[in-house]
Amino acid sequence: MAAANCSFTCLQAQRSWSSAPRRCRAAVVRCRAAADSAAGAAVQQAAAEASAAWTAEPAAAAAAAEVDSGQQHEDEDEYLEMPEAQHVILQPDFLDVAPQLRAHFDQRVGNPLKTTADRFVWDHWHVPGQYNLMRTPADRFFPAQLYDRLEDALVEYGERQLGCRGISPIWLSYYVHGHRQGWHSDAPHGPFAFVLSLTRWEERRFSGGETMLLQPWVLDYWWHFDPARGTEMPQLMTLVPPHFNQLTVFDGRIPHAVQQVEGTYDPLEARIVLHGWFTQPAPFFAGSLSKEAATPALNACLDGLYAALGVLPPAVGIATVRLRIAGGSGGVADLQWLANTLVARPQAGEEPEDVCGATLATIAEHLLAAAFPPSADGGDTHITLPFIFE
Ligand SMILES: O=C(O)CCC(=O)C(=O)O
Ligand SMILES: [Fe+2]
Repeated sequence: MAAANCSFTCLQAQRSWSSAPRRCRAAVVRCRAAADSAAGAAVQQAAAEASAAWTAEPAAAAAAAEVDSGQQHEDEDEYLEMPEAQHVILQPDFLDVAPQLRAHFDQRVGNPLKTTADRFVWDHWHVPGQYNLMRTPADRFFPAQLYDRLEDALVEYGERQLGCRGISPIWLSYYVHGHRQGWHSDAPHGPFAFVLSLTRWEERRFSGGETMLLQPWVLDYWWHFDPARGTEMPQLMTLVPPHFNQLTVFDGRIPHAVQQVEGTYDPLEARIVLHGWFTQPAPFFAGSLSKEAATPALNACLDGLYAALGVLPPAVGIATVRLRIAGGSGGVADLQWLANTLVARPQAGEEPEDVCGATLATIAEHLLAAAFPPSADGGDTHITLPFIFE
């Protein structure tokens, strides 16, 4: 299921944090809200309204940078605007065969009086105080053709939108009365977790079943502590309802849980989800330049970039950008942020937004200056590039 490894030197920035932080001025790149699409305007407005961008439709996870038209900005106050971290991305109507997957579940689980072998595939996963649900490997539950459609769609999404070349084995789980996942985080599994829902959410007869994530400010609780303010569930956590065929992609480092389901014992009425992790962050190439043709120019650019990142204060997370390389000139015609979960480490001692902004700006600045060879057929190339900070 996982794609082959890429021959890149390294996309893991090697960093030493001894030097003073560097601030990035807007002399080279300027940022605008997501490119030319109708969604772009909505994104821009949403970005202006949201003080902390926490959940996002896929388009809202993107912002694009363009090469400054030569005008030099001497004003010291003019710094780059970079996209805020997005720890949850929602992708509605993800998979065309979701209804068939659900129909297969219904057919296989539906008749409780049937005793054929295909019914006996479920593990009651019970870790006291932590997990309580029914699960089975999806590749053994669904017919191969249907399963392949699911896996292909997830792998393609990971490659193009997140810069992840692989996925973990996919679980199929259902939750009836009393089932839940307690609070946990999944940092080692991969940079992003996913949940694709087969739940008939609008028609449900149970309560609970939402994915719950701690709000970012809770993770920095004492920095924001206000003795005059009380907090309750809505301030402490984000609830993501698993609408049918919605792909929820989230930063698995964030403590999260599944709200206990109450009100049905019937698997056909259950919360039903396919879930796993996007893995193996690595560059992905599409278009006229082959990976081999583009790699030397990219590596040359990355050498300078890593040196520049090495003197910035520390951040952790992943930032994924997509470059459009103009076929004729080999120049970078467009840079689009696809995903960004960067968080400043507290020991950075700087304003968190400044730390993450400087990191993103440095990436953009170097990538926009990269010089690729022109393509043989004159066509453009798209490169999806994940940067991991640990
Ligand atoms: O089902 C969900 O909403 C979350 C699943 C999850 O967190 C996990 O499987 O680790
Ligand atoms: Fe999880």
